[in-house]
Amino acid sequence: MSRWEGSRDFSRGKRNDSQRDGTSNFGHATPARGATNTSVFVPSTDCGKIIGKKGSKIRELQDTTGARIQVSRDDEADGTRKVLISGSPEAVEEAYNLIQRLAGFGGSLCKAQETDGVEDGLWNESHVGSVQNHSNDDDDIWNEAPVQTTTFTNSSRRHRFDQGDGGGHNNSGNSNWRRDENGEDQETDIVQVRSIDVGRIIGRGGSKIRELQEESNASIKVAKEENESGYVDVTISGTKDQIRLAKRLLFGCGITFTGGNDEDPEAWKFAVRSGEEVKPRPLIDWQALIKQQKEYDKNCLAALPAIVKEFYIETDHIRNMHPGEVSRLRSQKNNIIVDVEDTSVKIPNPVVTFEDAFAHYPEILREIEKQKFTEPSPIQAQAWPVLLSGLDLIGIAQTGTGKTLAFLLPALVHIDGQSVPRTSRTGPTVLVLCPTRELAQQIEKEVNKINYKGIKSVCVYGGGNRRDQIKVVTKGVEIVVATPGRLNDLIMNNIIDVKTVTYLVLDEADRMLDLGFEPEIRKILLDIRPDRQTVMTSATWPPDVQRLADKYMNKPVHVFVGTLDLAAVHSVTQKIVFVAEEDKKDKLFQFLEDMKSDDKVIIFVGKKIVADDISSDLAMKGIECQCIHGDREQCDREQALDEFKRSVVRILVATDVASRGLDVKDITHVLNFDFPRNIEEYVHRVGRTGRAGRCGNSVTFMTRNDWRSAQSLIDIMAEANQVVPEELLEMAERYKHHQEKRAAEGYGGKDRGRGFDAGYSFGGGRGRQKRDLDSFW
Ligand SMILES: Nc1ncnc2c1ncn2[C@@H]1O[C@H](COP(=O)(O)OP(=O)(O)OP(=O)(O)O)[C@@H](O)[C@H]1O
Repeated sequence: MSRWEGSRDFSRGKRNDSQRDGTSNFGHATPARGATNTSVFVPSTDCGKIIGKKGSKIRELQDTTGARIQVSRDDEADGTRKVLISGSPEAVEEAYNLIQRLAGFGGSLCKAQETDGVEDGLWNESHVGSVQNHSNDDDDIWNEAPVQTTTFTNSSRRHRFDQGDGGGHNNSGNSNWRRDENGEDQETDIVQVRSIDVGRIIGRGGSKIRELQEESNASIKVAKEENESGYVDVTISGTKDQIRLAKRLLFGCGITFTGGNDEDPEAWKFAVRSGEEVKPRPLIDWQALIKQQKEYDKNCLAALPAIVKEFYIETDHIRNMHPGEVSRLRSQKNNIIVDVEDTSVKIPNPVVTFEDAFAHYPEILREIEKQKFTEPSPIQAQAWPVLLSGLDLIGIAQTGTGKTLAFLLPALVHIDGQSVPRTSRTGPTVLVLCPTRELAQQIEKEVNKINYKGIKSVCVYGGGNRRDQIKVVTKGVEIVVATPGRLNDLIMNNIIDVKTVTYLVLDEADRMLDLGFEPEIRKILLDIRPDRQTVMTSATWPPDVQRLADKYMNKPVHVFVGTLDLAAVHSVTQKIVFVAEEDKKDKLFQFLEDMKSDDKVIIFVGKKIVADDISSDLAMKGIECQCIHGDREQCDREQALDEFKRSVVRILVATDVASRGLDVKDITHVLNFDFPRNIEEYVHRVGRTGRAGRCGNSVTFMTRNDWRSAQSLIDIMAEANQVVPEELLEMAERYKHHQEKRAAEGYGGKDRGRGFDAGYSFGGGRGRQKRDLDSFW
């Protein structure tokens, strides 16, 4: 028996179960003519990736694509589950691609079938209507999120009614009747409704039609096709009274219809049921409302001062560079790859010197000089001309390669160059969103290092003193560096007005999504004017961030430095140590004993409790260390980091709250005591050393439970020209065989033992990881 996750039975008790089982449960497709159904099979253990927490993912997929997506509740014999995607061919294709891009599926999806039209479906089980902001927390209806408003096309095809009605009466006639088990005459009446009203009859997830059926006790079915006049047949079956009641109820919902068996159609319209007059509700013209909203947004935007974005004055020698020279320069600069989807966007040439970018901003040049940098880093060389030209930018470059200044210096120029005087602005001009408190603080420090025209900033993060932050904000700042949670809090309390933001940075966006902050980010982005300049930076570029970028950026220029694949910084020597779980601590102590006096190490662990445990073990041994994780008080975390930075202690034990962005220059070693939960985090952890052109070392403990990660680790090590240990190769090989064996035994899904998949996983992998979340609030 095949059941669909979240699908509901909207029919009344009279339905024929045997007909529904296994076949007609597919009936939830978008009922537009030319609609397509595609079934794909995914490992049942991976269904969570598609569904997401409480259906959040599937809702989002549906919202994004307009397709309807259903996941079967039942496993196929090979351990897979069927996922039915229905909708317009474009929507289905997009949904299919997105599902495929979801971590772990990497092309392994099996596309089973594509059929035109609606498969075995009942409209009264489909989702029509354009209900937005679906916020149902009911676990059971996660895949009943609405799809786009259904549009009907003219069709001369006969109407089909796919669901049998137990009694086997003929639906096609207007006056068929039979007798039910109580001896009452059963009739069938067919009325015609306007196709635009179909969604309102059915309701979200069939809720309305179910309600109508329950109240009237009649069976109500909506045809799939409209007739040539744009009307759709609605078949109502039951006793005379039930049918009349059903019609009254329909009318009460504001649905007007024609046809039917009533001798006097007006008779029922104003009939009173239980002494209560049933009045039609006013119709909501959604199209008009949407148009109105668009108009309103346009007017709002027109009322705002225009954003000045172009500040770049290209020097002659950069402008006149021969294309060959540009290519050579890009490949010299650690292989800069530039790309833009819209070919009308002209990508400026990379700069060679700081003067090339900032000759017209001498104060900035002076600040750079103070920091004693000799030349722009590769990401800076390409990002500065792009950003100073007012273009959106996606900057992906390895850890520790100067991404902060890449977005920051153009931001300073942007702030100063706006037409509205700084003193007259009611909110910040630049917003930098980042995932962790530590990263936010660090970016703010970078901002404060550069003294440019008195531009002020504030760091807004949970755990910090809210009142102090508010005080600074209300005094007026040009730059807000924030974590999403606290920022939302301040926006909602009207303390920060982000409507004035014209330059937005999403730093380490993948980590923010990873930690589930997409809703906050989306909410914040809604408040920021859409014609802003947007920058996204990270060292890794997983599909989820790509999706966010597609939605919220305007023709962004992609600047990748190094490789498009996930890659660790090349200045770090990566070493793998194979160890049994129970021997890890001994190995760690041995490592620490061998440390030289000027070595500095950050030890990454998977859990807060392990961080505490190791710290106290070290303290017992008289080894000084500091510890940072989400359960520690903010002041303790700040003190820990500060002591580590100042080398008061040379050992920092940390969870992944410290894996991103932390810039402590003299870290010589990263020790991965626990293998990270996803491979991006490995790259970021390793990148805490070997920064800004220095060399570093990483040591990673691997246990047999980490075998899933072996292949992705091999790829990263090979890319960075590291010696890949034989044992790691064997481990990867063993895992591959294990998977093949499982597949042959009929366990189609991936093994979900401990460890994580190399891909971007949402189910058993990082999506459900026990997150060290409090650092984000
Ligand atoms: N042009 C430059 N030359 C030398 N050092 C630089 C240059 N630009 C920035 N730096 C320094 O490099 C270090 C790392 O920079 P930053 O923190 O911006 O790296 P990142 O690319 O953001 O790394 P991560 O991905 O880990 O966050 C900082 O200490 C910064 O001061």
